[in-house]
Amino acid sequence: MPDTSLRLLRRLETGPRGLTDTEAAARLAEHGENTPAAAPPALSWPRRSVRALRDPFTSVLLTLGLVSAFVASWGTASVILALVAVSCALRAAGERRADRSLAALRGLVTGTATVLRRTGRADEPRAREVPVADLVPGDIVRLGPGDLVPADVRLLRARGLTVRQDTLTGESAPVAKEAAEVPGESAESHLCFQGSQVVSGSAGAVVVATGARTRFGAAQRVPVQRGPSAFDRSVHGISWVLVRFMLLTPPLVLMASAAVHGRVLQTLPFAVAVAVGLTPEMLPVIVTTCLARGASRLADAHRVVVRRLPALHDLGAVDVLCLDKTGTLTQDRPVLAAALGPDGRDDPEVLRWAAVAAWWGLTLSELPAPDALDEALLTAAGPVGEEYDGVAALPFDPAHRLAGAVVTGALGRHVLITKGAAETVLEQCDLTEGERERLLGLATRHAESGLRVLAVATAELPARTRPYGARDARDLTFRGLLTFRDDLAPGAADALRTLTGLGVEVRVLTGDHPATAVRACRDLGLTVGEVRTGSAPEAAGTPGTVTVVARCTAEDKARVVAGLRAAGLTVGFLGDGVNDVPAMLAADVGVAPRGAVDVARESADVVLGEKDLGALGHAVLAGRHSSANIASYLRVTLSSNLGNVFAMLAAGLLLPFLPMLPAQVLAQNLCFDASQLAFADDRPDPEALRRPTRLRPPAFLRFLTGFGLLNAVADLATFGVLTLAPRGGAGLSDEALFHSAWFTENLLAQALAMLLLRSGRRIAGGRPGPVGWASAVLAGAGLLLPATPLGAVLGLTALPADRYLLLAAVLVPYALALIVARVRHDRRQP
Ligand SMILES: Nc1ncnc2c1ncn2[C@@H]1O[C@H](COP(=O)(O)OP(=O)(O)OP(=O)(O)O)[C@@H](O)[C@H]1O
Ligand SMILES: [Mg+2]
Repeated sequence: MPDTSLRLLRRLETGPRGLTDTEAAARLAEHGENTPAAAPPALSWPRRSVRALRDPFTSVLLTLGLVSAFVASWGTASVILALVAVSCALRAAGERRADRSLAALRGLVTGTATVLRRTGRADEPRAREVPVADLVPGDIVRLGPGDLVPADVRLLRARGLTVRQDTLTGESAPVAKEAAEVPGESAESHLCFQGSQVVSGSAGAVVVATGARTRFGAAQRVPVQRGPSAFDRSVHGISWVLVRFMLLTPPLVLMASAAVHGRVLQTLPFAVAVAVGLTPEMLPVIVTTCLARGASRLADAHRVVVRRLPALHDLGAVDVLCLDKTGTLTQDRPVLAAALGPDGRDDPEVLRWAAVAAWWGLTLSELPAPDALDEALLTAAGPVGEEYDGVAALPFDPAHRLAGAVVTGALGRHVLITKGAAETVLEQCDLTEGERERLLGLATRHAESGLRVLAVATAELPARTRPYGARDARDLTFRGLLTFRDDLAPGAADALRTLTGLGVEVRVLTGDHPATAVRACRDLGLTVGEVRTGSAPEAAGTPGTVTVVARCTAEDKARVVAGLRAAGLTVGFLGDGVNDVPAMLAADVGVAPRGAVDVARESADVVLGEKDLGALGHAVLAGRHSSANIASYLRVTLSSNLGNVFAMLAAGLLLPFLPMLPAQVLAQNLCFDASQLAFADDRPDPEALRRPTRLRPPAFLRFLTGFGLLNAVADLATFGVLTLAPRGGAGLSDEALFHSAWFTENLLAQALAMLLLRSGRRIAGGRPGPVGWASAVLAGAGLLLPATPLGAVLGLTALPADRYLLLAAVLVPYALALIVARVRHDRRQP
């Protein structure tokens, strides 16, 4: 039988007045910090490296290593192992670096809790904000919309409380919770678990477990179910194409060799080496490094926290950015502008009624803090409410957009007050149709001047003890309208102009009145296109204009976002409130501004650290910068890899000996890999950053076939000239000469590809930059390595001068062909 709440409080040695500071400190020492399980401690080096082993390329490499060890090809096996080790270490280092520059901003994404504490035993309890880590069992906390439940708690009082617990159960619909004196045997509706998100209502609760002892603290959390984002679809798509491609190669090489020469076992190490050469094992490393560089630059220069690295790519790929109005485009610090009676003239009574409702709503539901509109009402009205007794609070109902309270009136009477969106309140009033139309028109006129509008209505009812609900709000007497001014967020106009300039379409999805939203957009200098409401949101959108969808509920916002994604667009969502969370999760990338509520920051992939929205443009550019570098790497690697497959297959068929020794293939691969790291530091052509950069697999595959074939032609031409060339000098075997010449040609061709296939239209010129230097080093290695002792170990030999001329005869036309193909390819791009 579960405890009654009184027994529970006694067992936890606490009471409704909360703990004293001394008690809390002692318990903190005893129970330890309440660090949520969602933020695991920084991974140690070995753990990170083991984690890095889990990507498909590394597993493929390891498998190939095992195959080589199995056929006792120890050299190949050890080079492969070295490759795996190097790529894991590089990757772990990249992630660690990004983590470190984010650690300083960690405070931006961790929240506080409202807790009742007393200075000493005799003092009055006061509600305070404390860091979530400082909570202890026995603490009395208050919960309101937008809060994350900070620990496992038992509800003592709750009003209209609904929480979303999808991080725990995967179930995303909000569930109702209530305080029960004697809860049922198995019921859990009186408990809230750490990590749940308060969607509506309010509660007072006692903390029963903290830290690792919370229900889900010890267990692995179910990650929030989100569909694959743009990044997942593109990079994973490309990776898997490659893995398949590469698994196919060794059997093909083997079969070709067996068919023509009848050697299978001798060819196996070579086939394995070719497969290794084809594995873009640096792909995960380069992707992570590019993203991590971008993220740490953003954190340092613009105080933007990227909580999920791939989100940076998605931000750069965003075609449509949806944002809410209140709290994002505006400051959400409304100030009362006017209180108007039904005749449209000033009437202070309206303000008094609304403030009474706000005061009792706040007091009876023990909200941690009033919402912005209630705060503005209470500030404008001064001390009110005490002249009545509060009977009931009607918590804010997000679906109908109203809130209210019931207070005692004349003897034996209760007064029910509601305030909320004009449409809904007028719907509940006892009015003629014509009168309703007139009042709606009045509300719209004020909204058109950019003001936020609330309608107020009351009803006198016979006193009763039965609880009040939404159904009691009908046949009300209309009292009037309240209008509020809400200043625009600093920098919002510039930020939006920048985004539009970057080719991002902007849409505003708001819970507010359409006219208020349209006016705010105009004041921000945006051209408003279509205006819709949440119940009929379909709109194609016109580039260059802002589409406004007003009167959206949280679900409407999510639906609009999902619709845009279904149409093939990459969608970002920027929002600050509880009503933005479902849309953030539905989007490819969710962004929260600085003042966002806890749950919004917790659900966002990217959190802005400054009030100014200007960082948004920088974040989008940083995303494009990283993506453009990843794209450069992919273009170069994929096309030269494809070229190599063709060449190796052809050589396997045509030559009486192996075209390259396994060790040589691997050494060449190591040189490629090392040089590709330079892409992480490349500065792409500004031209490439002007449009959303999404890595689209089909576009890559097209690029790859064209340029891969060109590369294969160059390789085949090399074979041609080498076979036709006069015999080498005394003591040089044909095989070693061939191997060395092809080795040099491959590295030089790769260096050319690095220079000429980068993202952006600039083909060369300017300062060399990291990629320029890396390709110079790569070319140098290709020219010099065969003549060194290391080259001799690999079975390479110095080339006679005429071979260089032959290689030049192949490579110069190859470079020219690359340039021509590149220019033509770019011209075909939109
Ligand atoms: N404290 C309140 N009391 C009564 N009505 C309210 C209160 N807060 C909001 N409303 C009404 O509910 C409407 C919708 O509020 P909601 O929080 O969904 O969106 P919003 O804050 O107006 O806009 P956005 O979605 O852009 O942040 C408001 O426009 C207002 O009419
Ligand atoms: Mg908002």
